[in-house]
Amino acid sequence: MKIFAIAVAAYRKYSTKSYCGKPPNWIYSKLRKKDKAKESKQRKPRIRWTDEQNSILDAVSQGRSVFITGSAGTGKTLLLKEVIKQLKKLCGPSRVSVTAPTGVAAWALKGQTLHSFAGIGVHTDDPEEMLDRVLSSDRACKRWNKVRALVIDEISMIDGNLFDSLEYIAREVRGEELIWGGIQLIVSGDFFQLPPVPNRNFSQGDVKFAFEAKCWNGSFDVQIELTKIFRQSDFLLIKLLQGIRTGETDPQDLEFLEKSCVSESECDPSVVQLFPLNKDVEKVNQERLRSLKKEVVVYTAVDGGENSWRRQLSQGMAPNEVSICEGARVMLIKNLNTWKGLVNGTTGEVVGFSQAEDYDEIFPHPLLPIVKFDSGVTMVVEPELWTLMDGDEVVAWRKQIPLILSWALSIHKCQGMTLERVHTNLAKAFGCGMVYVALSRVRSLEGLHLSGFSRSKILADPKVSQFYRTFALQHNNEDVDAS
Ligand SMILES: Nc1ncnc2c1ncn2[C@@H]1O[C@H](COP(=O)(O)OP(=O)(O)OP(=O)(O)O)[C@@H](O)[C@H]1O
Repeated sequence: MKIFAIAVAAYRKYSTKSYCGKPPNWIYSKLRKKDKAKESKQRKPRIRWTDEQNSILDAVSQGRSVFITGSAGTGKTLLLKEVIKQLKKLCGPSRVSVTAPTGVAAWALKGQTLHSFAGIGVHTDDPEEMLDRVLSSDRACKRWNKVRALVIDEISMIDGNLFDSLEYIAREVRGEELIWGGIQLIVSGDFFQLPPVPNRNFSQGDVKFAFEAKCWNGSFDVQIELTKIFRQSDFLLIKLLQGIRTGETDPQDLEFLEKSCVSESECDPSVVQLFPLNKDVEKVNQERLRSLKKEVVVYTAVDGGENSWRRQLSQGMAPNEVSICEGARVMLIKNLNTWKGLVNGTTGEVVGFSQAEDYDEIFPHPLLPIVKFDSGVTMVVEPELWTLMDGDEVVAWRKQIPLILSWALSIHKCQGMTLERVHTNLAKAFGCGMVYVALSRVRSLEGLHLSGFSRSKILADPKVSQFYRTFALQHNNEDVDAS
């Protein structure tokens, strides 16, 4: 009887879907041990950095502020991961803050959104108002005062006025006149990709890019463009994508691209479909799920940590709910085993469910999905942990099955991903950079299927084109050591 009572109490304690406040330390140590054990089983392939990539690593290790740019697939994100490792060794993990404008991009680097780091609340056009909000939060002030190196990825999506305001806030909070209050700044992104989302509260007309900020040039000691493209190796595809990136396409290349267009009915159902709008993504995924007419298993995320941070968890890669059934097309949203190619973006099909062998105290779901990945590997997918860090402190976490339905994805969500095969429907593409982001995900033309494409959808912002023309004159071939 006593054993039964203990079992019921344990079930009640651990079957809750949410943990308020700071979770007890044993949860973290247990989760970390599990994750470490998993990581140590994986052998990571060695990366040979190019001279350009090495020059960035050198500049960072010398304490310089660096802007890293380059076309899609030049290794900006991979390099940033190494930069972050290096910075954490140099400055100490708690003094390095890793940020990005969206939850998805931030999760990719195990960072946080720029807004949550900055503690500015709702973005307004008044830097004083945002400064007041920061000054009224002890925690935000502590973050600004503690940080020695600030990493910002996907800079193309950050508004120029916000960039200036943050620089001002950094100086004011730190009481330091040096630009950015003396913080080492590492910024990365490609301005030809997705632009800032206009803020309906105050944006009128044109978006303002970060490179238009008053403090932009003074913010960096070194600005480098990576030129070697790794994602694609086919010369024709690289040439085509470069043309689309800058809006200066060769008509012959476009004819070739148009030949890749397929009608909706010809589309291979196993290929990931990319759409400009979320509602189309949702519609396709739900329709396909229903059409399988199988019993749907629902996984609800288990969250923990401080309330003020938990809101951000749902902006990340792991959804609140994952609904799947046998036959569902799914995509991994976390690296499980780099060596076996089971990385973020890998697709496959749910072939069944197995009884969970070990009782998971935090995620007590009895069934785990069995996925056959397109590479041929079949495995039982276990729940994974995502943590939200403030410096080196875990402030919130989410446990969830690392899968999403992948018959369809949004183009915004896939910025940064490498996908083997894609069918992109560009009929509703809008704004600059969208066609480029969608098409540059694939490694080869064989992996690309296109519908709803028209040449008028290829748009590059003239301000961005001008920025890169000037950039090439000022910074390319710049001697990093001389700056
Ligand atoms: N030095 C390198 N050696 C081998 N592969 C590399 C190297 N650098 C990057 N890559 C590979 O190139 C691919 C693209 O890298 P990554 O996603 O970092 O590019 P990116 O510039 O961030 O692209 P995007 O702008 O689309 O987000 C990845 O598969 C990555 O592993």
